[in-house]
Amino acid sequence: MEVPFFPSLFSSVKSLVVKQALFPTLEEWLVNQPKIHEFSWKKGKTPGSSQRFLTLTVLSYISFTFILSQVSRPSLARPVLKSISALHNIFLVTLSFIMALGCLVSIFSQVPNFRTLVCFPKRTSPSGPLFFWGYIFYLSKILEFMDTLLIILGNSMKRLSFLHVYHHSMVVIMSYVCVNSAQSSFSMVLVTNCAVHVVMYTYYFMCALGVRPKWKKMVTDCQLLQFWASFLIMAMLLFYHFTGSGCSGIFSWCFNAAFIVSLLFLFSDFHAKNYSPKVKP
Ligand SMILES: CC(C)(COP(=O)(O)OP(=O)(O)OC[C@H]1O[C@@H](n2cnc3c(N)ncnc32)[C@H](O)[C@@H]1OP(=O)(O)O)[C@@H](O)C(=O)NCCC(=O)NCCSC(=O)CC(=O)O
Repeated sequence: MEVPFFPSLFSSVKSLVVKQALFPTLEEWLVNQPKIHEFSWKKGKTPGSSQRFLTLTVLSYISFTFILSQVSRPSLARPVLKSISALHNIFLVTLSFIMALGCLVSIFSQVPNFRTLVCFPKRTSPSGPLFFWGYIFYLSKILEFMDTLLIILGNSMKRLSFLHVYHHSMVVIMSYVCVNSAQSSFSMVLVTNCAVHVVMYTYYFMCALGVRPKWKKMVTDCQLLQFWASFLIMAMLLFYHFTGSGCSGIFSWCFNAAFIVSLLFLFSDFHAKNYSPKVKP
């Protein structure tokens, strides 16, 4: 059985994209490089892939955040802090763009049809270009801890919210689980999240340069939209899982779904508090 509309849309877009003059060059750089093409996630061997590393990383993040928020901190001169912020943000804009592009090109190059995009066959092993970009995505979530340090060093303790710390700690665990369990449809989530992060880190970059973009609400709207899109993906995944021979990483998807529900709740609350007509922007 097939879901309506999306499989034919995927085939049409794929045949259009692969015909573009730039596609072979992008494929050469972002898919066929030996390090990318021959990537294989080996739990405990690939750097950062052990459970001990994950546990220590997340616990260190939470402990340092708690300790640094309690003690008196050295105050960085505002121009220094803003310069570090600007560099960090522009780096993440670029990295998010490359990850989104790399994963998209890998999808069009390697994934034969829409069903496989949504539902990896059972016993898929986390290797090849899609999982290479998944691995880089996981490592980038550790780099995003720097956001918290910037908030602390900027003494904007009001912005060190539960949402912020919860999101940053959980998202590392979720992306680890995605790669480790060869979770179906993670590549779609990766592309949407990286696209949203290009917008979000551009927003923060402009803030660091002293320009307050008028489109802050649009950033939050994009974030909410990606969570709703995840439910659509999840519905299709469940459809394929129960009408076919099962999808890889279905149990980790349940874990992921609970995380997305919690984010949807927290971001809706953030939206209501920041943009309701009674609140001054
Ligand atoms: C519009 C948002 C992206 C950000 O809302 P905020 O309320 O944090 O935004 P703000 O206007 O107060 O932020 C501007 C201030 O942030 C400083 N700033 C600059 N770079 C930063 C960085 N990389 N991380 C955190 N803060 C940073 C600026 O210099 C400026 O400081 P100054 O004020 O001193 O000039 C929103 O939608 C949102 O996500 N809110 C939740 C809070 C959060 O932590 N979000 C990020 C991770 S969640 C995420 O990433 C979800 C996802 O996966 O999509």
